[in-house]
Amino acid sequence: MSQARRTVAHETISTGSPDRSTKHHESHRDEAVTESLSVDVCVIGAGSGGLTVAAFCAMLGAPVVLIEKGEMGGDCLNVGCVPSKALIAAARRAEDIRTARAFGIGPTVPQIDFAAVQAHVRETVATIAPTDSVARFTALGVRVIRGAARFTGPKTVEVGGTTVTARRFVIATGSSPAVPAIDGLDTVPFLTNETIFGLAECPAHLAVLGGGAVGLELAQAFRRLGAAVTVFERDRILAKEDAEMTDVIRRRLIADGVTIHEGSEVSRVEHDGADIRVHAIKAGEEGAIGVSHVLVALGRKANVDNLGLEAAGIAFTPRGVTVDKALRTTNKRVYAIGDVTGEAGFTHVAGWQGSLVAQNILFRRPIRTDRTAVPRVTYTDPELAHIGLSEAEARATDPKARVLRWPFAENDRAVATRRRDGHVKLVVGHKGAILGCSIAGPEAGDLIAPYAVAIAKGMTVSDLSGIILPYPTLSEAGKRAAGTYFVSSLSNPWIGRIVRFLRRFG
Ligand SMILES: Cc1cc2nc3c(=O)[nH]c(=O)nc-3n(C[C@H](O)[C@H](O)[C@H](O)COP(=O)(O)OP(=O)(O)OC[C@H]3O[C@@H](n4cnc5c(N)ncnc54)[C@H](O)[C@@H]3O)c2cc1C
Ligand SMILES: NC(=O)c1ccc[n+]([C@@H]2O[C@H](COP(=O)([O-])OP(=O)(O)OC[C@H]3O[C@@H](n4cnc5c(N)ncnc54)[C@H](O)[C@@H]3O)[C@@H](O)[C@H]2O)c1
Repeated sequence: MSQARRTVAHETISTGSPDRSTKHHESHRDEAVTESLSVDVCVIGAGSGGLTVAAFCAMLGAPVVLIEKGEMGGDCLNVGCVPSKALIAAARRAEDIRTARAFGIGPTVPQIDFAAVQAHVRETVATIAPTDSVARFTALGVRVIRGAARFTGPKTVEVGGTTVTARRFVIATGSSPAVPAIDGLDTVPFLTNETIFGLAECPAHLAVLGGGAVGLELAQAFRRLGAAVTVFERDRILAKEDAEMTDVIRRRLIADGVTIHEGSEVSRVEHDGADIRVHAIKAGEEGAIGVSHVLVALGRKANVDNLGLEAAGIAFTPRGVTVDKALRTTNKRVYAIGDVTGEAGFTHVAGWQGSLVAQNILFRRPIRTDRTAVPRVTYTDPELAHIGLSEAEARATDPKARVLRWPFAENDRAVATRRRDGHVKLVVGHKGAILGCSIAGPEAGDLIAPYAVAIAKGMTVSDLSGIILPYPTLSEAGKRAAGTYFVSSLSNPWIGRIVRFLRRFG
């Protein structure tokens, strides 16, 4: 059925009030009605990155159009961070029940109602959704347009019947699950992060293809919720992380009953009656297992298709939109941020880049995208958090860099709560500057926060070991690690001589 289109005479939007931003001067020509808007900033994609730019600019009075073709909030809210963390929280409850006997509490067999678990996941998303909603952004003064945006020229974007001209554009279209050309994969009903949170029943046996953050977080959660789980990873799990820290995570996953095949490349997938057969090659030999469900967690693909990037002179590769250090594309009035650049991979990075771009647009503030102080966390249990330089990276520039560790097994709070796995690892320059920190252990994602401050502010081990922390807390483990820096100094004979000398003076 052909739809009547509206034609609206060209209008320059001014914001500050939602009413003004949506006022049009309409002129009808035939049945077709189109709309032309001229604004300061046009943002494509209402995920973590795009919402940050739009909110920032609107709150400072700049006229903004925000275009979203799917759900407001993007991947993080709808099919990423939020539902995965809600599922992980439910799985953690189940595990707490299983391990309650050690605290003198039982019974210890959790009754898992998977439909109710998924209802909890949906409720979590629904509770957070108003923050990212059209209503909230409209109230902020943003003109939100629902539909797929496409560049039609260097300074115009079209969405539905609307043409948007802007002083600056921000591409924040995110990424989608990558589905590599694995033989037979297209013949079986595989899951991705876009579909797994809609499952009505817990899989009997879930094969997880890929041992990155998506794969491992969901592998452990589904195992704890009752599924048999097998992970296939062609490299080692969490290959971008320090192997010493990853060992802690691997041990717990295996103890939970997750089967992990590392160095194992998935080569073929096929139907096997009601089941699916996953073939993988390890050290030149092919093996196969039958499973009920397959989750593809093999990385991400930047959302660059059908954006009309060529029409706007914006260079891109299969990895994503090409940007310089100031997040500008090859069209200088267009920025790209977040997952679409092929580099971000985290909500807080997309948001951080969004605020940098907004400040650059509004105040011409130069953009510095040094990622040294960007933390990352994998929300397995125990969690794995990292910020700054790894041991290897630090040693490459400072051969005298030192590594300081403290195990949670020697932290009183961890002992009391029976969460003793893991340790803090500090990487310290030869003059004591904090260069990096990795934590594998309970609440590692929260514990990494002071190291973000320490690295951003150039703090040293003396600064860290001098602070007073409440007892008994997990945070003391990091302070104890910092304190080990001075142990060798304390055994130095000169220190003893100085102490004896000072004692003479009463
Ligand atoms: C399972 C999973 C768990 C995750 N967990 C975490 C976590 O715990 N912590 C963390 O920091 N990160 C996590 N991430 C990563 C995080 O979700 C992403 O880094 C983040 O969402 C990227 O934000 P973005 O704004 O770049 O893109 P997105 O959030 O993907 O938003 C892009 C938006 O653009 C829209 N769009 C695309 N094309 C067009 C178009 N042509 N016109 C209009 N709109 C368009 C899309 O519909 C989408 O809404 C997770 C990812 C996954 C898959
Ligand atoms: N906690 C978080 O912050 C969080 C959580 C989930 C996802 N994310 C982000 O989402 C993005 C995607 O994560 P992901 O886990 O899908 O991707 P990833 O790239 O981290 O991991 C994919 C893994 O699949 C493996 N692989 C590829 N082909 C294979 C094959 N044929 N057989 C076996 N293994 C194969 C790769 O070696 C790799 O380790 C990342 O950028 C991540 O940062 C972040």
